[in-house]
Amino acid sequence: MAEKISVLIPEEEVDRKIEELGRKISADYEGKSVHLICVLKGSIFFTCELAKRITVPVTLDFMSCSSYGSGTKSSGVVKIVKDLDEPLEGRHVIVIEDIIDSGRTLSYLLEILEARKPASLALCTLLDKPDRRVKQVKVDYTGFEIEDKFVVGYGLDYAQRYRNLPYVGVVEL
Ligand SMILES: O=P(O)(O)OC[C@H]1O[C@H](OP(=O)(O)OP(=O)(O)O)[C@H](O)[C@@H]1O
Ligand code: HPA
Ligand SMILES: [Mg+2]
Repeated sequence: MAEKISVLIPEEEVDRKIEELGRKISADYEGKSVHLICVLKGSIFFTCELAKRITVPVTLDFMSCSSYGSGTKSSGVVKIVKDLDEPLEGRHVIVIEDIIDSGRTLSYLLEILEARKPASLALCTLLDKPDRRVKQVKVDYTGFEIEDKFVVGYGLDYAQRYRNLPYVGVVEL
């Protein structure tokens, strides 16, 4: 069944914000290299677009975590489905997320990654939904703060659909 999707953040606004984040990160890491961790599947589109806007040397790795299954509520249990290919020791790592909602995924992930002794560890998210936080996480770069609505598009899914929408939309459930 197709849900009704309304536009929350139009494509041009998302593009502009990603450009701005890319400029900020490039300035903050001047003279260094950054190692971007894309948290699959949701952050795939954001990671690709952001990486293109960063002007310092970039390397990429991928990790897959899952807690939402096919619904709109977190199961509360975060699973690592695929781990990173490379060690983090001595690297300037930036974890890239599409959204921080309850904060469970990120707080779990950051603890695991911190133990791998990166030179630095930062967090960049396209969307932040602070009203739903149950685990506090310190976010270094945020695209947009949004209200408590289930969003899709730009990598975000509802039952695995709508990830490819070029804008951020709200599902009318
Ligand atoms: O702050 P939280 O409440 O933990 O929610 C945020 C996480 O949930 C989503 O991933 P999901 O587990 O649905 O996997 P997906 O990226 O493959 O869709 C999203 O991409 C974030 O990683
Ligand atoms: O609002 C959301 N939409 C899609 N996936 C999500 N995972 C956490 N929050 C969301
Ligand atoms: Mg999801």
